[in-house]
Amino acid sequence: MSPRVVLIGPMGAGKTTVARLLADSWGVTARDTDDDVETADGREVSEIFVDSGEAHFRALESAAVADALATHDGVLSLGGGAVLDPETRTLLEGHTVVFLRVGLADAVKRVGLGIGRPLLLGNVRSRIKALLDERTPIYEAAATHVVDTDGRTPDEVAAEVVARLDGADIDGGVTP
Ligand SMILES: Nc1ncnc2c1ncn2[C@@H]1O[C@H](COP(=O)(O)OP(=O)(O)O)[C@@H](O)[C@H]1O
Ligand SMILES: O=C(O)C1=C[C@@H](OP(=O)(O)O)[C@@H](O)[C@H](O)C1
Ligand SMILES: [Mg+2]
Repeated sequence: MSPRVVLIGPMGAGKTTVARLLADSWGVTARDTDDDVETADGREVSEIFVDSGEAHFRALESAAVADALATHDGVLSLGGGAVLDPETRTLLEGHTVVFLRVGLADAVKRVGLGIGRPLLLGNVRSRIKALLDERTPIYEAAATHVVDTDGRTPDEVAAEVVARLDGADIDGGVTP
């Protein structure tokens, strides 16, 4: 069993939102690893970070990703930092992985004050900039496809993902 597509990318790229739209359009279910971590732990992501630390959250997240990759055949959205774990990156090999790309300005607009996203505490704009700078090469390396989201609605993003993936099936190949 393998997810039909795995969405990666920074906070505010729209992974969770677009996963639900894709799942609706394909008639499958959406799963999000942040939700899985919260269900498994019984606390919200922000509480886990504050009370138990980021390392503890990352351990729970890595386990949630491994489980979802092995057991979910719908659409899977990861948290923005899931790809930091080298074992997770290895597990992603062979899957269809879409990097939802977002620039600084749109990401800042979308996350607002960053409530519920503990890594954005402080200056949201400078935190997002640092995370984009650090992580963009990791997202690019882990992705089979890259879809831009700046200036597009979630529906437009989902439509492009569908077109790219279904087009790849028709053509019999994958276009990066
Ligand atoms: N393409 C988009 N354009 C405008 N707003 C968006 C877009 N995608 C998502 N959003 C909004 O941005 C916020 C973050 O989206 P979310 O799906 O939680 O992103 P992620 O899971 O990548 O952090 C939500 O309020 C969502 O409604
Ligand atoms: O980028 C990150 O390190 C994080 C992204 C968040 O998920 P989203 O990318 O869905 O906001 C969530 O997992 C946590 O706050 C940490
Ligand atoms: Mg999300």
